[in-house]
Amino acid sequence: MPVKNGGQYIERINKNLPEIWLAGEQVKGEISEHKAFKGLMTTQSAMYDMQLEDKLKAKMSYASPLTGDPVGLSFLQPKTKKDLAARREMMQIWANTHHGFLGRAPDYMNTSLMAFASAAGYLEEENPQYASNLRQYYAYCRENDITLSHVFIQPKASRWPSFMKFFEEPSAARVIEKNKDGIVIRGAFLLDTQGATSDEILVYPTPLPCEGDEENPFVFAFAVPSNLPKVRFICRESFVGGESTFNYPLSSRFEEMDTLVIFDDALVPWDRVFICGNEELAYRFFDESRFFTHASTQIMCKNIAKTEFLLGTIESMVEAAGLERHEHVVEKVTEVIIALETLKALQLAAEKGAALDRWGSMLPNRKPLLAANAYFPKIYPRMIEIIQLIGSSGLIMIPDEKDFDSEIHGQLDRYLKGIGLDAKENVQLSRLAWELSVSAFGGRQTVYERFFFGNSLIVNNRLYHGYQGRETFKQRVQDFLS
Ligand SMILES: Cc1cc2nc3c(=O)[nH]c(=O)nc-3n(C[C@H](O)[C@H](O)[C@H](O)COP(=O)(O)OP(=O)(O)OC[C@H]3O[C@@H](n4cnc5c(N)ncnc54)[C@H](O)[C@@H]3O)c2cc1C
Repeated sequence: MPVKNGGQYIERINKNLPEIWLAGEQVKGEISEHKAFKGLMTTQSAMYDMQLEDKLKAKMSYASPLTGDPVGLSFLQPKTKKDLAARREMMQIWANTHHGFLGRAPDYMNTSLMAFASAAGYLEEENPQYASNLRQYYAYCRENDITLSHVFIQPKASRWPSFMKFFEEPSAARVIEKNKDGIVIRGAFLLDTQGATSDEILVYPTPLPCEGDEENPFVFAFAVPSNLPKVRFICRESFVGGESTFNYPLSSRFEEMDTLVIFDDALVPWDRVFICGNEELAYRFFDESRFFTHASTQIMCKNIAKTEFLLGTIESMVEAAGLERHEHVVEKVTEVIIALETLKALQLAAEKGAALDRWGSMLPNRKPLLAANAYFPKIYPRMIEIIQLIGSSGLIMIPDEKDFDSEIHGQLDRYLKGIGLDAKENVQLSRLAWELSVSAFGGRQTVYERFFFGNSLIVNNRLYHGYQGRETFKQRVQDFLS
């Protein structure tokens, strides 16, 4: 199947039937009808439909190199600057549909897999079969429009080898057996966003723990269907407030469930193994593939859409409360405007400075993207703080939609008006601001943005060490001083 539509996405996920646990019960029946997943799946279904819309399909797809059929454009390996621009345009269309609230929209994983597969050549150093597995897997996902999630983060206590010595049974996933059919994995991964609503899981090499052995059992990269026997997903509490888009404008549409994934001696077939045991190859996985650069082009589209949405929300709040005449409020709004323009400029600078890499990919300039990766986790919480500072008690006084249909609605209509908004419209806006800045959904979004590409040490180190050219500036100053 080339590009799929929304109905096909839902049908496939419903048939997939992975083992999912939520609030002490196993999820049975059609997952698309379950209240924890329904809103997200409806949103993603609409996104997949866009791939086949007459006026959009030329922007959303390209001809498969295998069959000539249309396949999703976010799978395209960019070879020219035109390709990069086409990818950006496509990803911005999807990002504008979910306003940046889907951290794991399908184009994120499509882009990641494209980056890994484009650089598969380096895996040939160890075993040409691994390189071929990865290339074939990429082609399989592209040709079948597979919806992917990913994992790599290990449970916290298992990260330090010194602690692990005390555990009878380490919790971090590891290879416990290799046999003629494949590798057997036992252990857990801490976080898989959209694991329950995807066809397959791509497992990246985990950062820790390292043993220094010739064959490290904690080192691997592979992909499996989500319904692989002996794989279980345990959901966190659902943050869907309810189905009403008035009461819960965001969580009713964009709540991406996170899951703990447990491999309980699950067999990964050899043709799905990309790395096994070799620490050195695993270390190079992200660098060789330029994963952070390629993935950042998708993330920039998401972050720009999200910042535009926050700016629109803040602007509406300022108007509804008549705050535009206060200079400190204007100053706060300009912080958001500066964030937006900074992100847009960094995105274009990266694209303009693109050059071919050794794999034949047109690689955006990584400096502006690495800078954006370090900048957004800082500015996003500040923008949410600005919503709190401007919204104040309005974020708390948020009656239910049902109150407006009840006999007391007259008093609400009278006392909860905004400037230029009737009471119902004003409460609707407040509920949006509350979901963004006070609710569990909003809290998760903030933590997500803080840790999207790793903790701040990791993100800043990536920028510092990836920032070539510092020497030139140092020399310039030394020349000046001498
Ligand atoms: C909402 C959400 C969704 C996610 N979805 C996914 C997903 O789909 N797939 C996936 O694989 N991962 C996912 N993640 C995990 C994400 O990749 C990690 O949160 C991120 O890489 C940071 O790792 P961590 O959470 O283990 O935090 P840590 O790296 O452990 O950081 C926690 C704190 O400890 C400090 N710290 C840690 N190590 C050191 C050190 N050596 N020295 C000093 N300080 C240190 C950090 O600075 C930070 O303050 C998700 C996370 C969130 C919050």
